[in-house]
Amino acid sequence: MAPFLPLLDTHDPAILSALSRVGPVIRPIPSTESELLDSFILVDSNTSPNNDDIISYLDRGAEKVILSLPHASEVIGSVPSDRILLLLDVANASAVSGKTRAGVSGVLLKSPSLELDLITSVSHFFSGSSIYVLSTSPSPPSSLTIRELSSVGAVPVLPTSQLTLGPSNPSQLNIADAFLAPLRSDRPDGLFPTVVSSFAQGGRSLGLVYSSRQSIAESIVSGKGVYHSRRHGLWRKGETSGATQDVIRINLDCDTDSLEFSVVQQGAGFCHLNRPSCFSDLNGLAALESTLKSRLDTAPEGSYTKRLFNDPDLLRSKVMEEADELCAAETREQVAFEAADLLYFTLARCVSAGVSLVDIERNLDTKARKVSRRPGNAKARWSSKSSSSAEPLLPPPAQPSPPDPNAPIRMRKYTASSLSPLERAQLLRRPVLKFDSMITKVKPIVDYVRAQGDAALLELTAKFDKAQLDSTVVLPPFAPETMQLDGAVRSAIDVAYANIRKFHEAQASTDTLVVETMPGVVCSRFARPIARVGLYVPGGTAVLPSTALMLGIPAQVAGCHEIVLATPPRPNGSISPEVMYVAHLVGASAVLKAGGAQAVAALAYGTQTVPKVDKIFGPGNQWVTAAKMLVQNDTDALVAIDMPAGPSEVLVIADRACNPAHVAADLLSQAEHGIDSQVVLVAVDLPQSILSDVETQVDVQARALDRVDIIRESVAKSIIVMVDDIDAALAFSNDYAPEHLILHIRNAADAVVGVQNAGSVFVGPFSPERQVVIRSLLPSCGDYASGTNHTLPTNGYARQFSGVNTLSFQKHITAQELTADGLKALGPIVATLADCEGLQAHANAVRIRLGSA
Ligand SMILES: NC(=O)c1ccc[n+]([C@@H]2O[C@H](COP(=O)([O-])OP(=O)(O)OC[C@H]3O[C@@H](n4cnc5c(N)ncnc54)[C@H](O)[C@@H]3O)[C@@H](O)[C@H]2O)c1
Ligand SMILES: N[C@H](CO)Cc1c[nH]c[nH+]1
Repeated sequence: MAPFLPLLDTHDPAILSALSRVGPVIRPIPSTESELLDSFILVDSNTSPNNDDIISYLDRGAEKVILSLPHASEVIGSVPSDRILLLLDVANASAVSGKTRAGVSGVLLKSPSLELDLITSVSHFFSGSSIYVLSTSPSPPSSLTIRELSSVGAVPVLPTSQLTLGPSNPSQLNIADAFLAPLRSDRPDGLFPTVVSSFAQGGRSLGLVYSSRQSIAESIVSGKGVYHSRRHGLWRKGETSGATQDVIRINLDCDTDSLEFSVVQQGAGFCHLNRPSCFSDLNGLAALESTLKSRLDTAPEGSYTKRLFNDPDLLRSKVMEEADELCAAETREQVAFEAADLLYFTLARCVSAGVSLVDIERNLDTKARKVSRRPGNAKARWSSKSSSSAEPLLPPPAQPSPPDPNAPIRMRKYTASSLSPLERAQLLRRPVLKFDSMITKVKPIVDYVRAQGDAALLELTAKFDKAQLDSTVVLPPFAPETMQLDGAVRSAIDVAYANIRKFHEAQASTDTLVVETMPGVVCSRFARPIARVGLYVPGGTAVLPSTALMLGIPAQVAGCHEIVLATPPRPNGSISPEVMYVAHLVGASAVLKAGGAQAVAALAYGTQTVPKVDKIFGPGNQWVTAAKMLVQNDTDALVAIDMPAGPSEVLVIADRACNPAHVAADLLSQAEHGIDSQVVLVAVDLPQSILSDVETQVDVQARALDRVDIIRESVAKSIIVMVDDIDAALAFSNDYAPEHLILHIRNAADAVVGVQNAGSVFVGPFSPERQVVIRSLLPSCGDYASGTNHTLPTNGYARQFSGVNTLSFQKHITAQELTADGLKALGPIVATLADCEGLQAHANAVRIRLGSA
């Protein structure tokens, strides 16, 4: 509580400004609609506002209204008691009824004398309430009287006409003297411990200092932070460094022996080490606001933040999108994640409009003081009741809500013959976000990395992978402690390496192709490695050293000069030792600790430390895949990609010969990759009993897996399609063009001839009847160690792309050599064709050599 309460009866701006630093003020009825925070409104019997006016003062932020008895009787019951003080002549105090006393939080007593006994006895009548006393004498009370009043819990009300910034005199009391009157130091040196807090940053502590009566008095008058140094005496903060402070409020603690200075710090910061606070660096909203404010002034053209500030439509869309995603979030983590995104864009909106956190907090405080309540219903355009008839205002949530954990883990079932062409086409589409929408999401990230380089990579890695890094690139030789592995894992990697290398060496184009197309005309073709390649090894939900092998080995076999392996770091900033070991085996020239779209952008454009590459390889989630597709279309990046290898998928064709447990296991092996994976079972004339067994196995096996939460979501997006025969099954599969195709059917090898589109085919399950293995190639073997590559086209791109292979890392150059006789024979033909196309220079280049130009 402030030591005294000023009553505005004069309007000297210097006095008003000093008073604003020490507490609220009592104002007469306001004539304008201004905000009334830090005010008590005095409604005496000479004025006659109606009840609505009184409520409106409180709605506008006034702390309390001070009402004469008739006014108070009118509003008691409809206004909270803690917002009303009763205005009384001390002589009438004992006439106040118990009901009225219970309906107010205290009294302001007008009294001809501030005699302690009188005030004490009246305060007993109002026990438990706040007591303010206003002397009707023309002279102010002395400091001693203020201290005595304070000792009995009463606060003097001092008309501003009785206050001065100059020395106290019989008719005016110095404001600092009034403020200091009840203060008591419990220290031998008479100083007051003082917490300095930041007004602009939600009251966070900046440091601890000491104040003397002299320093406090100077601060109140000057409005600057002035303290007492125990070594040097009076300390005007920032006098030499320039890091001055504007004092917003000086608060006394509850037992009047220490203080809080709420300040706005100028310059480098409060701490002598040029940090904002002596205790810790900024974080949370305060840090975000400070970053956004500095970006508003300094963000480079092309950066994402600059775009946000310059493009109100983009900012508006982001605020609405994030609000929508927050509403769709379900788990605590999702809600926190989406709320953080929404706050980011909301603050960007505020900063661009010149609105600060302080403005927002003031507004919140004012709203918290409102006593009249609105019903709080949503406007019609936002309310779900009306949304069915209204135009959809927001895009649908990015992902459907996670399925109920207690519901069976089950795929949706369709009968192919009863599907309309449109329904069939819809089933062939993957449950990934639309390309346009993904591109809109990744483009800001890609642009940001392109413009800001390493700084953006570090920021985005902290944001998306929760890893605080100092640098993003690790160069060879890799420290042995970063590659420490369990012996069995190392041996398994070594065997996989050998098999994959063997198969990929066999694919390499090493010989020069030479063909003499006509006498004296020799054409040739030879391969060269792509010089600089970037390998993306996913790491969001699983560490994938197998993918590092699948990408690194063909790059090594092809002889690429520079191999940059990118993968998201773990939250502690490290890369898994398995991936580091593979990076070492394949001779990586750098490991980039970054994932997602930001890693792809760094590989495409290069940064201060990340080498730019010529081709980017590797699978990844939708962010990675969309970023790859985006950069390959940018001629500035001059970068190619292997293919769109997105969320893993499998299509299993199963007939009565299948083993339901094997079918389920194979489906789940790809469903566990990520929530956007999809698995498909094409059931060929499968009896209900076998189908039910497969469904039961999917549910039972899934629940036993660690990644059941991921599987629950991916299986919910997965389908069973029932067909009559193997031809219909292959037709559906060829249209779907799966990444993995598994044939759990009788005579599986014979069906392979009908496969037109697939990344990789796995032929031949165990036949339950004959228990004969026709050819058993589990997809898991292909995923890890048989030798084939597991980086395969997804999302239907198996129609036109092959999986990654050694040739993906090579390019072919053709050459031709003509003898004189060869030119004599071929030249006239070329000249004729060039003439026919009207390209005279082409013809001349031949004729000049034939001597007939
Ligand atoms: N087709 C293939 O050959 C093949 C092979 C292996 C893995 N995969 C697939 O690779 C994918 C791996 O996905 P993952 O997520 O585990 O790892 P990932 O490395 O592909 O993605 C993780 C990164 O995604 C980014 N990200 C995630 N959420 C984001 C958001 N909301 N905003 C911006 N960026 C965000 C982050 O930067 C994070 O580092 C799976 O879908 C899996 O099926 C495919
Ligand atoms: N199934 C993935 C290809 O879509 C590859 C992989 C990595 N680890 C296990 N499997």
